[in-house]
Amino acid sequence: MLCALLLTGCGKVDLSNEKQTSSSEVQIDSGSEEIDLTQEDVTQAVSEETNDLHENTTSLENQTNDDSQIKQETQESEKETVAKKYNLPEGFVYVDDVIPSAELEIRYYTDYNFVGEKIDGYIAPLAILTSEAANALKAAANRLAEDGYHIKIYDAYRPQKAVDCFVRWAQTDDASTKETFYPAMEKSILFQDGYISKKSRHSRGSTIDLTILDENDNEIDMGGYFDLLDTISNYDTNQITESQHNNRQYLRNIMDEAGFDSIRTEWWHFQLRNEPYPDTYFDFDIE
Ligand SMILES: C[C@@H](N)C(=O)N[C@H](C)C(=O)O
Ligand SMILES: [Zn+2]
Repeated sequence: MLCALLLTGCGKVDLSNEKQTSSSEVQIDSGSEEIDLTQEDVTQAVSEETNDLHENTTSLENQTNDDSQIKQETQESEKETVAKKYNLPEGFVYVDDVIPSAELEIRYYTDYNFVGEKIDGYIAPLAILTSEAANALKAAANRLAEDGYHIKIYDAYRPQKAVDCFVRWAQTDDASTKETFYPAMEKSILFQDGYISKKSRHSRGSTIDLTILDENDNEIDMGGYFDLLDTISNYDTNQITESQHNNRQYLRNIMDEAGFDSIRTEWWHFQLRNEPYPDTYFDFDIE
């Protein structure tokens, strides 16, 4: 990030100075030679200056292209280089090590989630799963790739301390995220109706929240977004179009074939049927 800012910032400052110097040179040169110049001289001088300016503009355009390329490369290398501690319990893996095409948008690492704050235990924006779940997910990702799609992961293994954080949040009066994430529900109902669990399958390491992206990284239209805790996110809702229903069903079928069950309430949530740790709620940090 720091690298991108420096490069972009330095490039822009240098370039605008260069352009200003060129324009002021035209005025000074013309002014200082005024008495001796013929019309031809002036025409030639203006023409040369115009060429210089054209060259500078071209150089600016090239530089701008270089800048955006550097920015893009920096973003890509940032994506690849989120530092991983590789201190996972045996049997756990980083999902992007198994599925390099997977995009990660780990919402509980950010404050863009229903709590409105970064959640306990999310030290890095990474997705961790048991190797069984990651391998099953890889099969699903391979199947999606046949149709030109790849996956975007919002959450995977979730430490118990993160779930405890959700529970504490539900006991407060804070409603700052209500409009976005649970517009039609009271907090207490979210647990009662199965939208959030006090003991989550995510903490057992074989459950994932995800959606599908096309080749341009656009999300497939599922008729609602991740963690919209509302009946519209239920499979049996009548508040979405047929095509949105079909998209949810398409993802569900592929995940089902790969060994994952879905839940009625949330189209983005999938849990491995034969999970290796059905009775263990892990609490190690995501880092
Ligand atoms: C909160 C939501 N993303 C989720 O994962 N809900 C399920 C039911 C859970 O808490 O396990
Ligand atoms: Zn989930």
